[in-house]
Amino acid sequence: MTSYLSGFGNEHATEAVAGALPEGRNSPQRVPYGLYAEQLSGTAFTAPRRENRRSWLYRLRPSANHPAFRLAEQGLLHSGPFAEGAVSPNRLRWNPQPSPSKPTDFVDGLVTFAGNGGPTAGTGISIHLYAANRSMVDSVFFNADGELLLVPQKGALELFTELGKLHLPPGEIAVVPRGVRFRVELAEGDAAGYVCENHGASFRLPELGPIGSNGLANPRDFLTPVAAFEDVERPTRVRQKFNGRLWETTVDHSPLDVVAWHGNLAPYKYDLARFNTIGTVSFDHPDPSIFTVLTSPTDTPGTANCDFVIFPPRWMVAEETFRPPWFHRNVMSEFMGLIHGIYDAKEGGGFAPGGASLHNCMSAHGPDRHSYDQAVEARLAPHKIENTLAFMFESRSVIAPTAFAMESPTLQPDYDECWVGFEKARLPGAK
Ligand SMILES: O=C(O)Cc1cc(O)ccc1O
Ligand SMILES: [Fe+2]
Repeated sequence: MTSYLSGFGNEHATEAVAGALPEGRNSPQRVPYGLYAEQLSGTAFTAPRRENRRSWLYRLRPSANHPAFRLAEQGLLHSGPFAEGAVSPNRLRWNPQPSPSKPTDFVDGLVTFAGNGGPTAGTGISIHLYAANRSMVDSVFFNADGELLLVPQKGALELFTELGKLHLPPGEIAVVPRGVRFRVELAEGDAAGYVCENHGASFRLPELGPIGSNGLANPRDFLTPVAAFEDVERPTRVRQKFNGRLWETTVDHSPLDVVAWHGNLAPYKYDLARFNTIGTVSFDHPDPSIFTVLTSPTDTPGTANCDFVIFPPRWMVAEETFRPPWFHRNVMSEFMGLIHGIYDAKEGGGFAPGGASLHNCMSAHGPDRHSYDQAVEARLAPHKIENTLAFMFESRSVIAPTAFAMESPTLQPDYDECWVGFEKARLPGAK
């Protein structure tokens, strides 16, 4: 059984062994049981209080006790700069990635698909897909390049992090802060999903403006694990992603040895089914920002480094309205994935669970012809869109696909076709 603490960004205090957490100070001369105190800083020491994220960890051994890291086999994982020649302005869509044929754990199975900015600049996102068929064994990973937003699509994951355990089935998401070591075990066979690696300001809940003090993702539904540790003295592989490259070393024990911790920098998970979806009760299709779960802001108000947006089941009641997503061209760049079901702008097929699409800055897109035809013909009774869950990573900067993604046999050569064949509008008196 996994236990959680509730509330987004809260100050938590938790101990796996009674008496392990020092009282009244962070770093006493002698920590209970001889544990080692260590501060994990997710923001600059001097970041404003409302931004500041740090936790104090009390562990069996200091994490500084490790040999040097050496470059590891990189696989298909990397991050910006993403300037791999000309970036295609075309609408792009991919079929789901094939399952791995060799034994592949979560880290081996990460493939970078697209991104912008990079870890050196501390802005932007890297978008990875993962497909794994075995648990990590005597092996942990951490990402020095940004926090990781995990969006499982197939197969539940068990995340054993330094700060505790998270059970993560498809339909839920998790965020693992920069630097936190974790192991990914497969809870129910093969696993696949999406990862947004956030190099910029950490994800937070969006402002609610006139919506008021409740709605969208409610803070109390974000769950952080209670402290859990393992006391294992076996050689353990530690891999990290640092400045775009994978590095590794081996330590003689499990680094998941944090017995107690307190603070506001910790992994968390959220069940997307808890999202309080808000939409029109009169007319017109609102901007999808109404579905923002988490946002990573930039210095420009309202213009995100990354918005994580979902398209969950919901009632459609708009009158005299074209109900699906409209045709549009957006200054923001849009990467989409599908967890299950059918997305209401792509009812003509081709956007499959586990697949992906990319509509970059100013690329014209919207409902495919089939969705369009259905929507203009529909009798507009209240209708529930059910059994579906799509999402979007939306970013202020161009999202460049990697060479791997552009050369992948899963790239659909005929995506443009879904917008072909629209009948020309008929003006009065025109031929
Ligand atoms: O392109 C998409 O499918 C995502 C999207 C959905 C929507 O409801 C409105 C705008 C938008 O970009
Ligand atoms: Fe769009």
